[in-house]
Amino acid sequence: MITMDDIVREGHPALRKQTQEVTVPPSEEDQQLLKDMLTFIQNSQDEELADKYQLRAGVGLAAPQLGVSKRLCAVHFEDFKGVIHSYQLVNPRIVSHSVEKAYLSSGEGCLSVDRDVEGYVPRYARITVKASDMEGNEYKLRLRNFAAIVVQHEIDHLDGIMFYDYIHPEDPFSVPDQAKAID
Ligand SMILES: O=CN(O)CCNC(=O)c1cccc(Cl)c1Cl
Ligand code: NI
Repeated sequence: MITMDDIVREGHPALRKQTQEVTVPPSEEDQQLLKDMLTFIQNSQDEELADKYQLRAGVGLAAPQLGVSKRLCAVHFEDFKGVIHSYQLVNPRIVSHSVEKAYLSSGEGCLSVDRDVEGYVPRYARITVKASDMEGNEYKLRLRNFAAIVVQHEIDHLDGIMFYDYIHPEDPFSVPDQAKAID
């Protein structure tokens, strides 16, 4: 099982590398990696398992965070309406997005960043993602609100981008006009 020991931290080159697409349908190895990544996220949200294995809670994980430069990421969380959002994304790409921006008023965090970096992270409010599933079928995902923010955080990892790259250096809590706060 994946634990915090498997997660690379700032300074590791994999976090700043552009990932390569994987062949579709994904190999057994890539499918297993995605399954393990989703399991880690779920475990990190389980109080008992998180405590037992000292896991830091997360709602997503990208392969570069395991030192693996492959275009794979997983997201899992339950929203305030009780809807479970669970995605295992193979070769995801944002194919369109809103002009409108959005940000989490609580900022963002990253398992590969062992420090609190405060400030607003302006992202697209709505995105359309093209990805393949485990069987190699291509599909489109239209996301908004928290799901859109998290998937952008993960896809950024696949392009070597960290969340704090977007925080305004002089005024971390400044936001582009018309950006809306989420949560
Ligand atoms: O890349 C994934 N991680 O680093 C997992 C830890 N971070 C989070 O769960 C997290 C927390 C707040 C906002 C966002 Cl957007 C995310 Cl993603
Ligand atoms: Ni992260």
